[in-house]
Parts: sequence; C-alpha cells; structure tokens
Amino acid sequence: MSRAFVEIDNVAMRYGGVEGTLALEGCSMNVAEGEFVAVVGPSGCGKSTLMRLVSGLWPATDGNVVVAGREVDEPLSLVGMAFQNPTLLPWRRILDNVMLPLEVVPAHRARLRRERVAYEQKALDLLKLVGLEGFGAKYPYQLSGGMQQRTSLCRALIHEPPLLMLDEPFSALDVFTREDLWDVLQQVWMARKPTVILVTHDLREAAYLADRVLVMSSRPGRIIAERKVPFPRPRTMETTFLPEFTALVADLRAYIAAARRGEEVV
Ligand SMILES: Nc1ncnc2c1ncn2[C@@H]1O[C@H](COP(=O)(O)OP(=O)(O)OP(=O)(O)O)[C@@H](O)[C@H]1O
Repeated sequence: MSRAFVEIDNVAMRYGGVEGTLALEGCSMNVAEGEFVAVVGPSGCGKSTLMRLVSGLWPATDGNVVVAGREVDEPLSLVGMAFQNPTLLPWRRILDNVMLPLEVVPAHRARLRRERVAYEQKALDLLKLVGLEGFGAKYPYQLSGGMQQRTSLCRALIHEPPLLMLDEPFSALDVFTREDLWDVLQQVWMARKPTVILVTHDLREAAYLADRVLVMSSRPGRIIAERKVPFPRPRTMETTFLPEFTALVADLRAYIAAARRGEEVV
C-alpha cells in the first residue's frame, strides 16, 4: 500500500437542482493503492451516491474526486463494478454478460478478437469459482436473483480492473452463499491486490473483508469514523468467532446507531 489511489475531497452531491436532495456534504476519504476499504452507514446516507461519483457515473455538485491521479469527469474504464441490482443484459447469455467489459474497455477489445478462446475460458473459470459452472449458456431470466448477482461479480472481475467498486454485491444471497463469496473475493484480492471499495449493510462482511471500515453519517453523508481491521489474512469463519472480531462489529454497530440518532461519533 502506498499513495492514495482514490481521493475524495470535500465532496457534495445534490440530486435534482438547488431544491433537490442533498445526498453528500463535506465528504472526504482516501483509499490507498491495493487497499480494501468497506463503507458502512445508515440506510439512505449516500453510500451508493459516493460509489457513482467515484465510478464517474455522476458528476459531484462540489468538491473533487481523483482516481489514479486524474480528476474523474467521465465513467472510468479502470473500474470493475458490481452493484446491488445486477443489471445484466437480458438478451445476452450469462457467459456473454460476463465478457461484456472485454468488449467495452478499449485495451481489451483487440486482444479479445485474437484470444477469444482464452478469455472465454477465463470467464468460465470465474463462473465456476462463484458456483455457476454449467450456467454460461443460460439467459439471465433463467437464473435466480442471487445467481444473477454472482454473475455480476464475475463481470466486475473479468478484465482484472485495478479498482473494484462493489455496492452490496452479496445482498440478495443467503448467508451460506454469501460467506462462500466472501472467500472468493478474499482470494481474488489476495492474488491481485486491486483497490476495493465495498459498500455493505453487513458489518460482519465489512470486518471480514476490509483493511479499514469507514462509517458514514446520516444524510447528507460524510465519513465520521474509521476502524482499522487488524486480523491477518486469509480470514476464515474462525476469525468471526474471535472476541476481537465480535467487539469490532459491536463498535461499528454502535457508531451507526449514533449516526442514525444524529449524534457525533468520536
Ligand atoms: N437518482 C436520484 N435522484 C434523486 N435522489 C436520489 C437519487 N439517487 C439517490 N437519491 C437520494 O439520495 C439519498 C442517498 O441515496 P443513496 O442511494 O446514495 O443512499 P444509500 O446509503 O446507498 O442507501 P441504502 O443504504 O438504502 O442503499 C437518498 O435520500 C435518495 O433518495
């Protein structure tokens, strides 16, 4: 970990003009290159908004967002995204949905033409990793919501982006599948060390996966607390039974409860 890869400086975001909803205000945070950061906070505090600004999907109303040393003013190509709503293209098979970033990101397009078979194998390997072996030829409507969410995780990973933006990527999954996918993500992070920003409501998930957990205030959202996560990797289910893990989750829960009441967090 070294220089900041993502720099968010005093950002505000208001939807719908001057009378609209102020989602973020005075929001600042840095994420180092190769760091795994989780963002937690009360419902509606602006977490998804923050993700959209960093990914370049929306411009900030005020303040600066810099990624890899460049002001973000258009959708980023170095990012892999998996959001709450998987938004798969219904007319494309699962394998073709996973391969979509390779067709969209210019650096991969030419290589895809030359090395289609190798890329397809990589997509199939990813599908296998998330438990979707044999589903590559299906269409999204033939898969459950959770399976579509897993597909969207594969799509976020296929082009090995240096920045992963994950907005509740596991929220539609049952607890066992979710915990399996924590390990998949942990494995991917340990192997490649992408910079990751994960938004989640699941405080165990944040503590299991992240190097650092940032807590947001109620809307308008800003970062009001941070906790480093000290547990060595690979973390396992045993880690989650440690008293220190339980204490960390309890602290995060208390921060969010205070934020919901509008209290300052120390
Ligand atoms: N496209 C939009 N147009 C207008 N208002 C919006 C839009 N998107 C979000 N908002 C508003 O901005 C605020 C923050 O929303 P956002 O989705 O970023 O919160 P969140 O923390 O991700 O919520 P949750 O935890 O419930 O997923 C909310 O009041 C929401 O209604």
